[in-house]
Amino acid sequence: MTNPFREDLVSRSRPEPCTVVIFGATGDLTHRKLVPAIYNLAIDGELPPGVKIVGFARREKSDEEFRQGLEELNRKVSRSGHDDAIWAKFQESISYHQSEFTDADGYKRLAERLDAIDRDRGGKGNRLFYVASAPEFFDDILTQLKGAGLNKAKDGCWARVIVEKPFGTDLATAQHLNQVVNRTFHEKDTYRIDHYLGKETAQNIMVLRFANAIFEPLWNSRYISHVQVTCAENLGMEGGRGGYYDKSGALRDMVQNHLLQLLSLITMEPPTDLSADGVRDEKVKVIRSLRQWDTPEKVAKNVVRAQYTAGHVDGQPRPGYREEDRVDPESMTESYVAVRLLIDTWRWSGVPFYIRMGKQLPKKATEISIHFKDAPCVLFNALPGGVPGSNVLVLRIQPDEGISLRMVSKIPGTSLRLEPVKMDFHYSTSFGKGSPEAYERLLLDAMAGDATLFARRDEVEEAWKFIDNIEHAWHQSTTPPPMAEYVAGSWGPKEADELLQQDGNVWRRL
Ligand SMILES: NC(=O)C1=CN([C@@H]2O[C@H](COP(=O)(O)OP(=O)(O)OC[C@H]3O[C@@H](n4cnc5c(N)ncnc54)[C@H](OP(=O)(O)O)[C@@H]3O)[C@@H](O)[C@H]2O)C=CC1
Ligand SMILES: O=C1O[C@H](COP(=O)(O)O)[C@@H](O)[C@H](O)[C@H]1O
Repeated sequence: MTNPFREDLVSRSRPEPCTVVIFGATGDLTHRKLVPAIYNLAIDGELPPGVKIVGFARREKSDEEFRQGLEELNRKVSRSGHDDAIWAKFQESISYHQSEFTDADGYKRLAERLDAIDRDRGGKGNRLFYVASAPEFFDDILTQLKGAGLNKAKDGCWARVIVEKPFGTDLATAQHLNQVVNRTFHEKDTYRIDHYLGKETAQNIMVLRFANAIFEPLWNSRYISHVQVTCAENLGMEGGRGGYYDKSGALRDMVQNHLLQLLSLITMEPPTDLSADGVRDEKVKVIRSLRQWDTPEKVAKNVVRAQYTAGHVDGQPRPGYREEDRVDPESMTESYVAVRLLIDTWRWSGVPFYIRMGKQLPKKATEISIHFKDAPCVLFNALPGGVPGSNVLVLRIQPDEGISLRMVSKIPGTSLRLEPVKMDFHYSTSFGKGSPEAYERLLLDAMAGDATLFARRDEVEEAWKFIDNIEHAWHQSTTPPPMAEYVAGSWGPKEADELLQQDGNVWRRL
């Protein structure tokens, strides 16, 4: 007998033809990520036939000028290179729509333009609206879409919206935005993007945990000593990012979304099925179970914030954070954060989780390491040096995506000496090809109506509750925990090392 649920999964995962309307289409995200992602899907034969792209932005541009700008960037960043012949065909699907985000007439004209595109398709058309603007415009864009009747699907087709990050700047703004989104689009048609969920290794976390019998029995406080999530970046405020970043900081920019999402995949209970809500129901439970750091004392004990001072990264001199373009010279925004978290569930009781994220660190790398407890080493304790370390399972999210397991082995020879060794799996060598960009997978999922890799309303709000407590202690308490410093090009402040020392742990060297 066929399983109706499986059939649903199979049919749901088929992306459908649509028109993608990008709000903020002359911006960096569209040029560096979104259009190259769609181009690469086309090259790989993954894009459904008849997909059209309409770029919506303020400045005057002809279709031709818009396409030229996109082509220029695609040449530089496309994962599989740029092919003139393929681009020539691909660009025919791209057009430009000039309008202010707040201009109702611009949306009326957009509706007419989309109807015309649909007429060429035989009268019907799905629409995927991608809100890739600065967050202060999210509200206007969604409201104007509704005003023009574009939020409603017609004739058995669908109208979906992808909303970029940051999804709010705190719980109150996220709740407001959720209200606006849900006033205009149905929750099932809303896709809150978190591009980390589209990364290959992030998707593999569930497979690793639930498709391999050997890991799940060990995946709990009985066997795991602690878990580290590191996201290191070797860039600072290049590309004029200082203005945005100085209002955000590492905690809100990366931890609230990407890193808590990774943590929830690592720690959630097995979902009962692979449906979007099945998975998201389990992820949100973890975020809801985070112990709250809700006083300045708890924040001081469990969170470290820091700013970089001038130094060198990759041999190049870098300014201090407060000297960066568009950053307040007296800024109290953190470019580095390390958080110690506890998850109050049966499975994770007493296991510390550490998340660290920093700009201007020595290299770009994101990884999750699961540190297992020591084996009872009565047999080898008497050896010089004892047993060198415990088992560590490392999930490399980027670069060089893969998984490694650190084990202890006997050094070949006549005497008994032990040394750690590594079993290492690399995606590129095992599967013979690189991973698609996160945006490729996520755009395809939205075209297929699969929201599993997008954040749900309650997940976003629960994450903000945890973050708001820390932000409150930093910026509104009378006894704010201090701002530490680290030299650009170093691995962060000494206070972050002390955070782990309180549990007898050390950061893994990347
Ligand atoms: N860039 C990235 O790598 C990432 C970006 N994001 C998010 O994506 C979003 C967009 O970022 P990014 O592309 O870098 O931003 P940019 O500043 O590069 O682009 C902003 C876009 O918005 C348009 N715009 C601004 N004001 C108006 C207006 N009043 N009416 C119509 N159009 C307007 C601009 O059009 P015009 O040029 O015509 O003025 C431009 O197309 C942000 O929310 C950001 O946080 C998320 C992850 C990564
Ligand atoms: O969302 C963001 O992500 C980038 C890092 O993304 P990655 O895919 O290159 O790891 C980060 O630099 C940026 O500050 C943040 O807004």
